[in-house]
Amino acid sequence: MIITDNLTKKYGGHLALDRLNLQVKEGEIYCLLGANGAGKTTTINLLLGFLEPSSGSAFINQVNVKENAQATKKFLAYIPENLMLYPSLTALENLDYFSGIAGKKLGQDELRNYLSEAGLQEEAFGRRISTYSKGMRQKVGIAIALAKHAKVLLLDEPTSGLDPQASHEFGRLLRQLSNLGVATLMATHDLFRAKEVATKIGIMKNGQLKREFYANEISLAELEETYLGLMQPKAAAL
Ligand SMILES: Nc1ncnc2c1ncn2[C@@H]1O[C@H](COP(=O)(O)OP(=O)(O)OP(=O)(O)O)[C@@H](O)[C@H]1O
Repeated sequence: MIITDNLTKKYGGHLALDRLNLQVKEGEIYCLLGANGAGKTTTINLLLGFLEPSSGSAFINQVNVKENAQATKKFLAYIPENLMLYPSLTALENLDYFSGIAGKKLGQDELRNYLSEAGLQEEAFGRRISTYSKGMRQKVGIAIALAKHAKVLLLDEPTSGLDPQASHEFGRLLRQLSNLGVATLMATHDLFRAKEVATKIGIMKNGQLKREFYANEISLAELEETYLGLMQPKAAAL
């Protein structure tokens, strides 16, 4: 479970995140939308413990990230826009390495099973990551999350640059993880994918969460209308 409690971040005098309160429960997929500079990446970096909050708190499975970032790591998997894997190692070797860091020593069959579950074609398992497409690398990221038995998944624009089919496939994998009880927070610009994959959607502007709804309570057209309406300069004071 992910909780932020009045989470606030200032960079110098600039208020990048302003008293954010959100909750992502077990099995929920929360998509965070917002224009460039809205505060999405700042939120994720605070949850990862990469940044310290100016005030307020972030919790991963009841653990306060600021107080014990290290303890939250065992629950967490993180897939950024460009996942850092070792390019000269194969998918099997990368998965072996990253699950080893997470304290799981897995046999070859287990490694292969996780890569299969993540939707990677078997012919690719032994190929170097440097030969992979972005969609394939993201699948290795999902395999790492699966192998780690992550309880919380943080994603920062993971589908940007993926073709529609790869993006759809990625969404399917996220739902699979959510069925396993993983709490997922995904920052994205993709309204369509958010509507397709999310259980809950939040729209941020200027560091504030302006709207929040359950994805099944709003149509894609309504979501787009609400989003565009909020992005109008006159809506800044909302
Ligand atoms: N290290 C930093 N130093 C100063 N200001 C920063 C820093 N990182 C982010 N900001 C500012 O904080 C605000 C929020 O940025 P953030 O990257 O969280 O937005 P975002 O919603 O993720 O945007 P994008 O969609 O472009 O990724 C922006 O105004 C940005 O310029």
